Amino acid sequence: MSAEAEEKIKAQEKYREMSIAEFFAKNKELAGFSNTTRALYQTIRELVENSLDATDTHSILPEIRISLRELEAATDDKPAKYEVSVEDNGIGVPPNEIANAFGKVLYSSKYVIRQTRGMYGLGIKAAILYSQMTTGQPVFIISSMDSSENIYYRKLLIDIKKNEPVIIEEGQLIKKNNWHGTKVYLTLEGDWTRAKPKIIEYIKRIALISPYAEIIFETPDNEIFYFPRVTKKIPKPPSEAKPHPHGIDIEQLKAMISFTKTKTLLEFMTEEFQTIGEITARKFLESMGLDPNMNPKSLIEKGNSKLLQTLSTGLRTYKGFRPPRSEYLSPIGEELIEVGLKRLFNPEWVKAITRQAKAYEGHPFIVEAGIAYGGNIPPSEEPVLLRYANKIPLLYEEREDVSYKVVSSINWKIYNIEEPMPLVVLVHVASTKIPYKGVGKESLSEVSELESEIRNAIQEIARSLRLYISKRNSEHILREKIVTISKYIPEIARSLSVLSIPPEKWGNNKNNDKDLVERLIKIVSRSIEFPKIDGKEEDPEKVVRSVIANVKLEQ
Ligand SMILES: Nc1ncnc2c1ncn2[C@@H]1O[C@H](COP(=O)(O)OP(=O)(O)OP(=O)(O)O)[C@@H](O)[C@H]1O
Repeated sequence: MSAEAEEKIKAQEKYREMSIAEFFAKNKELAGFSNTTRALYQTIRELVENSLDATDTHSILPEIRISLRELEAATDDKPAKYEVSVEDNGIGVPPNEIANAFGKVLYSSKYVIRQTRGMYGLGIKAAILYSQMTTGQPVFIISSMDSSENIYYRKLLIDIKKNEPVIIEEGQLIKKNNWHGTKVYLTLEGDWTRAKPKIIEYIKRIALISPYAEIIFETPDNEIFYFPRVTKKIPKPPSEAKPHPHGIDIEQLKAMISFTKTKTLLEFMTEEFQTIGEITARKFLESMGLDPNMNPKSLIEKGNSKLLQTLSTGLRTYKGFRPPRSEYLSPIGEELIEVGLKRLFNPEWVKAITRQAKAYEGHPFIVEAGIAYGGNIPPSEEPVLLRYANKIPLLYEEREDVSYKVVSSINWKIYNIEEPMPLVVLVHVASTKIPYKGVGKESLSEVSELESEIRNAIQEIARSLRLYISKRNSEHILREKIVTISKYIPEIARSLSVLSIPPEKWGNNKNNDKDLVERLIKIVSRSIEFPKIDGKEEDPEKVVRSVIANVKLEQ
């Protein structure tokens, strides 16, 4: 293109750079802040998830206090204004990191290979940007670490053009007790009336999946929702992992090489990746035609791009590496899922399973599922689906989620479940990399490995449910038979008694009646065998006696 043509295009189009803060300020719906209802929900979500990451991920039993106050009521042309505050008893934020953690988009302590709710370094900043754009108010953060003698506070805004925090006020106070944690205050426009059902549902679902947390939510209507801790059992926290070779692209490889302190390719392979021992590393490098003694840094020097490409492709495709390790993951566990489902639905039957770890593109993941049936579950045409990813409840975009695809494709009739069905299906995916469809973190992509694990998990539990329902149905039929037969026992006993004693003793045969009733109860009970349900079996004699007692009452 000639210089003249280039000048002409420049004159037609105005070019400039945009900071990431400005990008998310302009495209707030991408992070889940599309309107006043969603914004209120999303703000609470971001704050609560940060609080949980700061507690259970570090083996602290969470105590979370959420408060939402209306500051200004809505008018015809302006939405209402609210103050949101969330306090936790977590690890706190180091004082020199508070400003960037809360004032710089894409700044995070979670850019490591570890299973955490947060992963983008965006959430709280998106909420602060929304608050700033709708009310102009700064965010107020108070935080203290366990080891600290002080409590630190910062009031800040985000410089949208520079993507930098602007401190309005800062200071520290001497800690008089041993409090540690973080409290954040935000002011924003919102619509509580519309957001209320989703926010309450979200907190309920958080409480379901974290029964070891104590959660208090104070609403603008002065209601208090209190979710006490129901167990002190907390899942083993996730730990940080090295990358698996199958998940590494060429740019990541270059970055790893430039940071490594290792001196040979062999060392680089065994030190910087998970699951690679010396024998595997040697075999792999040999099959790639790469010298194990080569300095890895030389691969990013000019003229070696072919070798770098060979290594990168090999890492992603070599079949001889062991699968990613799952001990870094922190699933919820069958027991806690069952506790949570029981607490929320008081179901007739419940079961959960935690599957073995699997991997996609070098990322380990574990699928857990739970099914609750009957009890307080309102029957409906399709199961109620509760989706979770790294212990976050997902409430929006249900139909776009891989779990919905699986659940809606299951023919529940083959599991003896008729419509309308009182059925809740819970799916939890734990991974060091959740394949979200967007930064709003509301739905999971259709990764085939994930899809088949979800299907297997649900089907496995559904088979147990089928067994339960068929036993329960046959028990119902048996019970009806028992009622039909047992209610005639007193009548039959009376008739038999008349036949078995001489006419002159008629009228004085009460003891004989009783004896015959007892003998008939024994005979009938002996012929009944209840199916065992969940390892428990009913006593037939008790059932027969209760039928007779009811018949007497009716007479
Ligand atoms: N309550 C808190 N306690 C301790 N640290 C916190 C708290 N809230 C935020 N942080 C710190 O601030 C960082 C930035 O939080 P932010 O919500 O922006 O992103 P994230 O949680 O890392 O990722 P995501 O955007 O996926 O939520 C976190 O990584 C964490 O280090």
